Amino acid sequence: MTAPRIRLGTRASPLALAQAHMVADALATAHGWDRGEIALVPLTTTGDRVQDRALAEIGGKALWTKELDAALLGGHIDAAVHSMKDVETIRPPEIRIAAMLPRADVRDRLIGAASIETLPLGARVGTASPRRAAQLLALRPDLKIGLFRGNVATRLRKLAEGEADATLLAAAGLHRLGQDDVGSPVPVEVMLPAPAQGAIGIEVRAADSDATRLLAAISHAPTFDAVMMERALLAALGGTCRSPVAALALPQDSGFQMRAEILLPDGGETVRGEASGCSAEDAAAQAMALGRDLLSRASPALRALFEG
Ligand SMILES: NCc1[nH]cc(CCC(=O)O)c1CC(=O)O
Repeated sequence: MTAPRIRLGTRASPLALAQAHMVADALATAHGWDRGEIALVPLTTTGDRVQDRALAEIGGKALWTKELDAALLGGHIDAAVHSMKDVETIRPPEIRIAAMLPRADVRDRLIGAASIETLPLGARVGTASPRRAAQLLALRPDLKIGLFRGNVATRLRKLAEGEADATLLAAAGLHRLGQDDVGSPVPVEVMLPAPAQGAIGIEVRAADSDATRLLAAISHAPTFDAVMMERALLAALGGTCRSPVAALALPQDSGFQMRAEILLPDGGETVRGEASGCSAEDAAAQAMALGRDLLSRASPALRALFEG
């Protein structure tokens, strides 16, 4: 048994494993390795174990990264694969985001009705996402939001069992699980996605130049830049996982156009903004400006969600 070329840490959910396999395939192709030379190391995270409460209530996104961070820093794995949407904006200084795969469909898909408009009056929609709940209620104040947790298969099962009339899931996750035919995509003009939705990222130890180099070979620069801009906006807003925020950077001319919105959880207020001519070089400054612009137009109650 020879040592693997690289050990990739991943969560153990079916979606996380599918994503880790995509990263392993990309590495094998880029470096001419045999796929068997890459070790996948599945780890169970706190977020995977806690199923009965809204994640927002029990302490945020570190739930998904803590165990992988520890394995990375402890030298048990060389790289960690994440849905970038689940990676908190402030990371330990010893860890760096080394690569992102080309972004998938960024949209949400509605399952249980053809569109948000055609949901029956008072329909029950299951979601654990404060963003999706707020956006739904802004469009359809009559809807009833119920807490819906668990992995993609669990949520589809709960829906089939009638726990809700409809739910929303990321198109990217459904696609990676071979479920492209489930539900209908919601246009980004109707529902702006979460920052970093649809992007798979790989983190390494900042001091590990070998892993950094190996991962750089599979990184998709436009995805990397767009997602870093969306993360900069989230950081500039100072939001937590309780604050409903949507953001999307789209390639435009030689740079990016960034759209963002913040909402009251009950959908009673939405503030939208947009910045064009954004570039990776001054993403931080542009994100700050857009964040300030949104907050300056928000009510005191909405602004208060971002001062914690
Ligand atoms: N919060 C869970 C999560 N994290 C990433 C994805 C989907 C994949 C992606 O957005 O890249 C999902 C499921 C969902 O929102 O439907």
